[in-house]
Amino acid sequence: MMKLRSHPRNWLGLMIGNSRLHWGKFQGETLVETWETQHLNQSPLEMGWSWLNQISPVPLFIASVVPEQMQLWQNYPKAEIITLEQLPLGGLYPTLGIDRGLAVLGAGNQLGFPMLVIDAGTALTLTGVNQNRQLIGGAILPGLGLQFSCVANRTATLPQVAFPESLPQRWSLNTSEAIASGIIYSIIAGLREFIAAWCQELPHSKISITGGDRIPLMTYLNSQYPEIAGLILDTPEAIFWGMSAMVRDRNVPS
Ligand SMILES: Nc1ncnc2c1ncn2[C@@H]1O[C@H](COP(=O)(O)OP(=O)(O)O)[C@@H](O)[C@H]1O
Ligand SMILES: CC(C)(COP(=O)(O)O)[C@@H](O)C(=O)NCCC(=O)O
Ligand SMILES: [K+]
Repeated sequence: MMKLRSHPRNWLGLMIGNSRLHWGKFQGETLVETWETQHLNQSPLEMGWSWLNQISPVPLFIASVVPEQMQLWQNYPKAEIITLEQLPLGGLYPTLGIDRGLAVLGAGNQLGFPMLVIDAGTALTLTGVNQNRQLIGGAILPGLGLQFSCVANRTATLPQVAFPESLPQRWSLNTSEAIASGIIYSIIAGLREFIAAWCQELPHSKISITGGDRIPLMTYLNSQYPEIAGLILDTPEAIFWGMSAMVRDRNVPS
């Protein structure tokens, strides 16, 4: 096997997350466009998506943290799977989510290592890598959306609450705001604590955020802890930057 050091001319990246599918359209190394679609309930070929290959036979590179969704792409032509084994970071453990690995690789490549990535997706994750590209570790908790739906789904009377547009009052006198307060103040205080601990060990680290809930989360952090929020770089495309690096350096039979 040899390592290619170039991108296909046109290609698609697909990150299968727990809430939805994340797509990136590339021309060589340039990310041209990103968009989201829902999970599939049958294989793309059963859905009549063979046109995707006939009209535009572009290579598709897939990374997934949802095995059932990955399964549906098994027989899709021109699809290649991006796995953790190929990820050029040290100290990985075998069950690390590939989305976390790609995000920290991508953000680190783009902005520099050490890197701590916060992914505000279905789950809220922190993933930290040092200057030698070694995984130091991270943490996983239920994401913002998941925490809101969990309290509504697992209690008799608590309602489903939409994310407030701004930081709610901490001390609330109604149920909806009390739920929002409890979840939001706990998450941002937790993040502040994790970030402080990380920066104590790696004071020169970059910190970046990605994921579907990053904008409301940054709004809350900005209101309560502006000095912490000011350290965090917005990197919605971090996973695609990581994919791009892996696609460039992919192995091909020599
Ligand atoms: N159209 C949407 N569908 C699903 N989640 C969405 C949508 N728009 C925003 N979100 C938010 O994005 C969060 C999921 O983040 P995302 O990064 O898409 O997750 P994953 O990578 O796990 O699929 C949800 O908690 C939700 O609040
Ligand atoms: C933690 C995750 C569920 C996050 O997935 P997401 O919310 O982005 O869909 C995913 O990265 C995963 O399945 N990880 C495996 C466990 C680990 O990273 O240690
Ligand atoms: K994610």
